[in-house]
Amino acid sequence: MLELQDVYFTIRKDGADHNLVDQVSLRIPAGHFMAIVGPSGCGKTTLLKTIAGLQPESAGALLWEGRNLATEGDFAPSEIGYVPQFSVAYDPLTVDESVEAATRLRVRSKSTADLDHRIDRVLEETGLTTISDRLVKVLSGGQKRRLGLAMELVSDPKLLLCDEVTSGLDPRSEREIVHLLHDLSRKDGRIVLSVTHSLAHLELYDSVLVLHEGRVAFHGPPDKLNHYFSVKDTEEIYPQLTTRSAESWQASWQKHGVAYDQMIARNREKLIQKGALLLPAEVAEGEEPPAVKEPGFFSQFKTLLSRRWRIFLRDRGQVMLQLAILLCFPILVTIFSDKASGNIRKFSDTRQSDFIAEIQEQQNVRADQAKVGSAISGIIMFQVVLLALMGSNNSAREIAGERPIYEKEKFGGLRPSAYLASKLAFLSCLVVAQSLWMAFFVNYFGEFRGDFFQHAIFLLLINGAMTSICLGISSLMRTAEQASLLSIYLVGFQLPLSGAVLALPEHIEAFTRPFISAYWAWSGSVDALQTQVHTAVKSIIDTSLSVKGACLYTLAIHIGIGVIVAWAGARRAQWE
Ligand SMILES: Nc1ncnc2c1ncn2[C@@H]1O[C@H](COP(=O)(O)OP(=O)(O)OP(=O)(O)O)[C@@H](O)[C@H]1O
Repeated sequence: MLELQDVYFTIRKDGADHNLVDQVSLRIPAGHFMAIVGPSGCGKTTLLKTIAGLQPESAGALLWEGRNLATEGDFAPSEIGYVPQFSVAYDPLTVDESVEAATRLRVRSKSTADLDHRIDRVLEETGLTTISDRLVKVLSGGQKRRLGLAMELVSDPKLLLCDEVTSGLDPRSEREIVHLLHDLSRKDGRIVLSVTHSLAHLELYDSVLVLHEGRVAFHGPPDKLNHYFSVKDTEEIYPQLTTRSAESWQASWQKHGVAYDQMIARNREKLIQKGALLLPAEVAEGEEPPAVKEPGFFSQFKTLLSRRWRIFLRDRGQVMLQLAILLCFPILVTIFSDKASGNIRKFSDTRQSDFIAEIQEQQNVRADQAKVGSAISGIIMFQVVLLALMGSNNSAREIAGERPIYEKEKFGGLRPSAYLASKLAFLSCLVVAQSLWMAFFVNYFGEFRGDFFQHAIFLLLINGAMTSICLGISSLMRTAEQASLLSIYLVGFQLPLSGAVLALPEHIEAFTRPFISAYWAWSGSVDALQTQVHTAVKSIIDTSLSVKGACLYTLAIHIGIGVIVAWAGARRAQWE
């Protein structure tokens, strides 16, 4: 039994309180199928989200099986299913893979056979068995809705909330989906609440709730709707609603509500007697079905990581882009490697015989230092900036691009820690491949004149730092576009603020330096150069260099900050 007792959801707007859900009271027994209808903007979705706990009630109480959800424990993720308006499946996966991932993320299966059995049962129940190997991206609207339902049914929820699952469908698909929802409510005592715009097929529901400006205007059997609203056709109900104020409709329903509740109860008794409505006691012969256990951290991590790789490898455009970047960026750098391999003449140990020869020698040495030093510094900075760009490309869209699906999965019991760990594991592979390939490729065509290992570590760190920071940005932004834009700006500022090209004014440098990852990676790599080359680089820059240890620690801190921000962003609820 789901019970709503004078539930309100209030927002503050222009200094005043607005009730989007206004004193809604309902008692919905097990196995009930209810439609929530009303004109656009009347608060249907808000009510559904309030029941789901996504927008907790401002006043009143919600009780589930007699338990107050606010004070005695919220729904367990497996108890409730929420099918939102948007698609919750990834386009490159098949129907079967999507349902399998949903099952692995929500349910701890005893064995592979148990898992397969659950997946097959859900596919069968939603009529998806024959198209189980089809890719999500080629499914029709109706099939996508079925898939959304299937992915919720994997945990056998006792309460299924559906938000506009029939909108935009052709009449036949709409009828099929309403029939499916109806059938889902007939077994196991599952309550199905369906928000819908459509007033078609209302006869399939046990009751219809009509909302008007957040208030209940009617809740009763569907065949009493026209009589209650004094209309001949159901289509006339919405225009009829506008003839009176929401307060007046609410007052009217409060007067007649008890009689309509009794009608609903009588209809229910008849259904039970006919055997058309099976309740859990009859299904399980008085025994409680075993509770669905949630999978552990590692199980969710493994599922997410393998799904991420599968999605990546199936997205040919993404793979080609990554390969193009991986191959072309180092080639760009090697174009300049000739200039960096030039000889730097040394000052001779003995004094020159004449003053002019000594000046000439000094000029030669300085010319060599300028030529080779600027080429080497430039090549290092070029590598650093390209890897920073790769880092931002790796992660800027990683969370923001799939936020609605992630929020939905979090609602279904996905641990943010498992999600973030899977992202870090996936991105680490890209970072290692990109950075080491860049380091070795460039080194092959123009050997690094110093400690190559140290240089490679700094290339890894700059890519890691930028990937991590952009992942943090991705977890905070509302859209992938916002996250990409901000990440690109962040990379764009790295070169001018690093001081590698032009020294910054001291007062600006002191403020910006700690934040510019490119500076620390460049400085750490320059520190790895042989003494003579190091001197040559120092001779052409005005910016002070930092020691290896400071560079290492600062970049490690940047990576850490990115991960912490990503963690905070991933934990934060961000429903539309
Ligand atoms: N968190 C919120 N803050 C401010 N306004 C909100 C919030 N949530 C919903 N609203 C507003 O409350 C009203 C009801 O929104 P809701 O989405 O519940 O309506 P609906 O009946 O589902 O509409 P539709 O049928 O068009 O989907 C709308 O005007 C919406 O803009």
